[in-house]
Amino acid sequence: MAFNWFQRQYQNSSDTPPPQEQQEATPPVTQTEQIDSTDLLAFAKSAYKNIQEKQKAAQVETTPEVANVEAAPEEPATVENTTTVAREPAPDNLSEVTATAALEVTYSNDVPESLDQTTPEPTAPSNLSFLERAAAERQAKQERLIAGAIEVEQPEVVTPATTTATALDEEVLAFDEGFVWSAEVLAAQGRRAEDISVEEITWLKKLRQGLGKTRRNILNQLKAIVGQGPLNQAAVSEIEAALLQADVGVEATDYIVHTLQKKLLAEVTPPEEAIAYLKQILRDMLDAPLQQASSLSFAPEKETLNIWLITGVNGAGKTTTIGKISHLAQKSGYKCLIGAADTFRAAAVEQVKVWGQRSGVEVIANPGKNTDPAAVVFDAIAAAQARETELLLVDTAGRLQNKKNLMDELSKVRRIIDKKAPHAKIESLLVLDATLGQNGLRQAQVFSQAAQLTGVILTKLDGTAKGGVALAVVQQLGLPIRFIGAGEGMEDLRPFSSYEFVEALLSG
Ligand SMILES: Nc1nc2c(ncn2[C@@H]2O[C@H](COP(=O)(O)OP(=O)(O)OP(=O)(O)O)[C@@H](O)[C@H]2O)c(=O)[nH]1
Repeated sequence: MAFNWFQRQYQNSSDTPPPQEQQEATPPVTQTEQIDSTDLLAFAKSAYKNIQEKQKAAQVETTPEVANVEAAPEEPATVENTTTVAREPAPDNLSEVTATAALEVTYSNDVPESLDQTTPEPTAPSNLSFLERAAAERQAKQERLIAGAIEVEQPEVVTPATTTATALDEEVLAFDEGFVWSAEVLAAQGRRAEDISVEEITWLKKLRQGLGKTRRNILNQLKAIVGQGPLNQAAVSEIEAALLQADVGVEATDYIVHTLQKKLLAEVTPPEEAIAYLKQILRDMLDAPLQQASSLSFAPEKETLNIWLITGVNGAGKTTTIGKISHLAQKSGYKCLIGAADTFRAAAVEQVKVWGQRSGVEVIANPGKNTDPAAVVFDAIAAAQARETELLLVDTAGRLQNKKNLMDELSKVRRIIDKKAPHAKIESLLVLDATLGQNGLRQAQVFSQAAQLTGVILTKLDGTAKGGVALAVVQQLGLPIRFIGAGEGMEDLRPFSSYEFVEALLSG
């Protein structure tokens, strides 16, 4: 019995996913849904017992999904387009597309192009206040970033991703504080104890642990300030400092503080209530880009071709993310395919093939060197259409000879998709490395112009103190976060939930 992450429910067979209309967004959270601590413990115990029973049952009949996670198929699943894909002639106007695809992206040439994270941070004069210093340093960082927004000089990594897929049946799930916290988060979303999966608990514990550094920084300071009476200027400055340190960004910080002030200036609010109010502000911010959407959840549409174009600078985690999403999709019963269109680096193609093998998803690649990525995408779409694929994940280059080439290439790939699959549901997702904090945002803006971004995937949230960047991403780009990654393993990426993220960020 697999747990379907897109629908947040168990399904008996990965081949028979429930119909689309059963998909539901996470129910809105209200204070009345919070359960008291005695009930909570009983709820957690009941969930724990159910999970143990399910694990025992799973040991008796091993599910094929688990087998997939643990053992790569002996036969490589990779499909080279030269042998199995019925090639259609490339569109006549391909060269015309190339010619018209040039984007008006301006770059400065007189600053270093490297985004080397080890470069010392610029420092502002010490006679400035903390906030002025933070703003000045941020400005300097942004300027550096604008210059080197895309090209990242890094040695080519030729080794395939080493991953540690979670072996669910080997896991010994402890009934600890993390379990109870995770159960509480799920209970508050209206979940029933018998429907809670070991995967959800494992993920929530991981997310909370991953955001630990950010949480400790923000929360300790906030707890000391809010609830101590109406906010005065000194308290406001301290809140601002805590948020800026977590890379929430100036714009988002201003918004949060302004909104918080409206309530806390006027009345004396107990600390718990003040934190709950802050959580609500953050959730609303994170969900703001989805205001017009019919559902907060994000899933491929069944029985339709969904094409997700995955972009981002090299090293952000694109390939790893494609592997993880393909695994999620496969487990959730979607017919999935990967197009290896990062043809600039041979190692990238090999790497994505390894992930395809691990998740049991076929990869369409071109065996030639430096082949046209648009041609790979063309072939991948043809294959997807022939096989009635539901989710085609397209890997793209994160580095080319120069930034303009990269943007041109992305535009061209996008045009091929629009032309060859006009009825497909297209998502253009940018993979952003959370450890870069604010630095990632300028990259996002540049990619946004070329790839018509519709969402962001935030990776490497584990262990960074810059988890607040999620708020900056949404506030400054107006794009929803669709997935978050908190580790290198196959199971370490999940659909984004603003409720769970904020709880992990602010629950002490
Ligand atoms: N800790 C952690 N590491 C991650 C996460 N996602 C990816 N990584 C690691 O980041 C490194 C780069 O990931 P890749 O998937 O190769 O990145 P890419 O964007 O495809 O880069 P190129 O292949 O160079 O274009 C790898 O070592 C991954 O294991 C994450 O959520 N947490």
